[in-house]
Amino acid sequence: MASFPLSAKEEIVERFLDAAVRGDLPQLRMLLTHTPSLINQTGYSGWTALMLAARNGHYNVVEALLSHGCDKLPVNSSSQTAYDIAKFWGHSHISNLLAQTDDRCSGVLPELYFCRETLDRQSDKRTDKAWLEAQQSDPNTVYLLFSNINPMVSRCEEDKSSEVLNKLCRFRYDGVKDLFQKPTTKLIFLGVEKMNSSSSCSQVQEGSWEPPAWFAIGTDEDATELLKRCRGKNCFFTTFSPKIDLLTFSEEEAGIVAHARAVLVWHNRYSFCPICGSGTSVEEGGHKRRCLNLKCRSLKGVYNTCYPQIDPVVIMLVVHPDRNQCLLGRKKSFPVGMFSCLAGFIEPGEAIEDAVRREVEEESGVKVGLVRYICSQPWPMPSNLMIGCLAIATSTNIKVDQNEIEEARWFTRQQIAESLHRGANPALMLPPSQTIAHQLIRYWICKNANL
Ligand SMILES: NC(=O)C1=CN([C@@H]2O[C@H](COP(=O)(O)OP(=O)(O)OC[C@H]3O[C@@H](n4cnc5c(N)ncnc54)[C@H](O)[C@@H]3O)[C@@H](O)[C@H]2O)C=CC1
Ligand SMILES: [Mg+2]
Ligand SMILES: [Mg+2]
Ligand SMILES: [Mg+2]
Ligand SMILES: [Zn+2]
Repeated sequence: MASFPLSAKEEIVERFLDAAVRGDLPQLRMLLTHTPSLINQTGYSGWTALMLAARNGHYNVVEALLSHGCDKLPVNSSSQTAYDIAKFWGHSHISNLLAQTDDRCSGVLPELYFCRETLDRQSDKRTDKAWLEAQQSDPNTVYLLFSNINPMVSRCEEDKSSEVLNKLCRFRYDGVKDLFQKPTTKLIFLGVEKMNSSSSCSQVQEGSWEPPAWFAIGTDEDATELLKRCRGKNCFFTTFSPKIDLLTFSEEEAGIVAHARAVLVWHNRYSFCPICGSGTSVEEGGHKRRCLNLKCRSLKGVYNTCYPQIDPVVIMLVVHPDRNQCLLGRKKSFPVGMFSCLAGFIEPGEAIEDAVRREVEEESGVKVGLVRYICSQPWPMPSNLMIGCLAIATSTNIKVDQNEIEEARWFTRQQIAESLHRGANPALMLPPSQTIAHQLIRYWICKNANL
């Protein structure tokens, strides 16, 4: 059989992979120093250096590759990650290392977007009227301005490479106090800053330091008028269309937006008492509405109509009975090529597991057996709580409900891993990393095929 001479590039990849097979750390390091792009290169059957080192039990090589930022997600032609390979060949010290260095592979998900509790909510203070009033006029108090439910933000100009594009505009009392006079203005107490290393030590020791309180102001004032308050800063209101705008805050600010927006949406929807239709007054730092009709039933006992409402939604990655494929669907409104986890609102009187089984069968015709809860995420579009699960299918035929989704398909671990690894791929685009759907998919792909 004729053999073709290798190109210079192929030759260097061969030498690099060979060093990983032999556990030749000095050679591997030398090649990486000269050609850093070698790190994730693949050779025969899609094996990376990490897989080869994991296969041959070379702990120090695996360690070195990881410290150089090697990607652990690629799979070989048998759909195995380096973790799967190490586990299969009994190199438990290596599979443990691969699991340790990535929380997503150890069964613990990273903190999800919208989940950071940046402020201490101090819910007990909501009923302390005097304290709340004192905080309102305090010069250190921070105010965030919302035009209805859309926060005023400025564009981050400093770091163009960063994914953080929007920053919440912060105001002091003097900049917003005129808005308090309007009866339609909603003032929401969001909490106080958590004490951290940046809090002034001497003041904390003296007991004179009070962590600043944060409020959200929801107003129906004309947005153009409101923007004049920014005095030339590049501020604007996000319109949330397309919704992706909401996904461009820092982790710290995303959690605050999730809280404020859900409460403001509730105020917009529940201006009148849902029991008797009378007007309501706002109480408890914007977290309660009380009916003004003294005879109203909502004033007796606990009425949840008086408190902010959230909608629980199940979102699930359905795994094929062979454990090597997963079911994803696309709505008509998705960008071309994008598929995501199936999801649906929980119905009254329904357990999470039953909602998962019902929604999957309704939307795709696939039947589900075992359901396991994985993680949750507040999703302020406008006030959902996403409850993320893995679900094991007991049937595989797909019959899509065209009213809800356009298409549903089984995807192999390899297809998913490639999409995660290579990023935007016209054949399969996954939802962005800020979504729980993305994290559920990533969680599954990182796990061994034997769930
Ligand atoms: N963060 C993420 O990764 C994802 C979030 N989602 C969110 O999950 C939500 C629910 O997913 P869908 O597939 O749309 O749900 P779904 O499959 O239950 O279908 C929605 C339809 O059900 C009806 N419906 C039933 N109960 C409802 C309720 N309590 N509120 C509103 N409509 C109700 C409406 O006709 C609505 O059009 C969406 O609003 C979406 O924002 C969905 C997928 C991914
Ligand atoms: Mg549905
Ligand atoms: Mg649905
Ligand atoms: Mg539904
Ligand atoms: Zn009432």
